[in-house]
Amino acid sequence: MSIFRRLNILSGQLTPSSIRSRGYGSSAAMTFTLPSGATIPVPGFGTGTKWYKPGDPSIDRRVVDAIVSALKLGYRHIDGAEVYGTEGEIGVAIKESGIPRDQIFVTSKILPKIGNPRAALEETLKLSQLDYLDLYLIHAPFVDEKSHGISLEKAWEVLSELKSEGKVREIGVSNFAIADLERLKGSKEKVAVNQIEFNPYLQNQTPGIVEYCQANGILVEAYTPLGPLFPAAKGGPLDPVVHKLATKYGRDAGQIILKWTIQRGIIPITTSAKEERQKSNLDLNGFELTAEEVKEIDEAGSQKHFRSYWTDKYIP
Ligand SMILES: NC(=O)c1ccc[n+]([C@@H]2O[C@H](COP(=O)([O-])OP(=O)(O)OC[C@H]3O[C@@H](n4cnc5c(N)ncnc54)[C@H](O)[C@@H]3O)[C@@H](O)[C@H]2O)c1
Ligand SMILES: OCCc1c[nH]c2ccccc12
Repeated sequence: MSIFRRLNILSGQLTPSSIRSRGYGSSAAMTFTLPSGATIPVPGFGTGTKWYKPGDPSIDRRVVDAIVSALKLGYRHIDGAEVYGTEGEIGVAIKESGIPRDQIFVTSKILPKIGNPRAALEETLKLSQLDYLDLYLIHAPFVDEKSHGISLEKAWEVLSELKSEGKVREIGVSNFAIADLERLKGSKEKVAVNQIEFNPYLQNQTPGIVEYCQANGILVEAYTPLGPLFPAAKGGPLDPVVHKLATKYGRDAGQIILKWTIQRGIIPITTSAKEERQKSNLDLNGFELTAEEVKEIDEAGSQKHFRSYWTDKYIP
């Protein structure tokens, strides 16, 4: 039984679905479906990491070019954040791509301006020349009255209002552990997405988080899904497994790891300025790992720990 079907049976909700359910218009992008019925194109294209420039609204032409290139290749899901300082570039790139707004899924994340979520969203929309976001995430759970002038629960309540007003279509969180998600469990509006660092060498950003999310209808997005390919992580127990599967399927190592992520029911978000990498990271149709191969990656990956964000001392 394919892992996709296994996931459907387990969660009954988080299903990769066929392309074009919302008319994303790209032959490359597939979509996952949220419990609400909304679809999210897969994979996502990130604008953090290399291009991070917090508080700087100037337009970095290299970032615009990278996003335009990604959109032209077929990406339909762009990941931004208040703190990345790339909202302006996302707006310019969407306009320059000529692709209609409703065919692109745009995510932003709130923090540090979470003290006034409404004002933070207005600024993000203005900077990115958009009148709504598809997904708005609380970037991290470290939100409290003392640091931000608002509690996590109150901030979630305001995000829920913004959703009911149609300014954001879906709301979710990022870097949340089970205990953080439990704090929002009684809320009227459910958490749609938890974006976490996830790769074969980091299958538990925090203990049990993926299993908890999938059992509770929360879609997991993976940032830094290609961590095992970073020079600092190379030479580990995953390398021979990925090499074997890359040879078997005639794909590259990145494609094998991204496909594994998707078959685990998780949306990978990658970043690259290089057209060749953008292309290969998007070209994930036309092959499927067997359930045994998915398990082989699970097991080889479990033998090593590699984490890029948040020091272990500061794990949420
Ligand atoms: N929510 C959060 O706290 C958080 C944290 C980090 C990143 N993010 C988001 O996720 C996005 C993706 O994260 P990331 O950039 O760390 O992910 P990633 O796994 O794509 O890593 C990017 C690095 O991998 C390299 N790379 C890309 N494709 C490759 C390939 N095919 N083979 C080998 N190397 C390749 C890139 O050149 C870059 O150096 C970010 O841009 C950002 O939008 C969110
Ligand atoms: O998303 C990238 C990680 C990151 C950089 N700066 C931040 C501030 C708040 C939450 C997450 C981040």
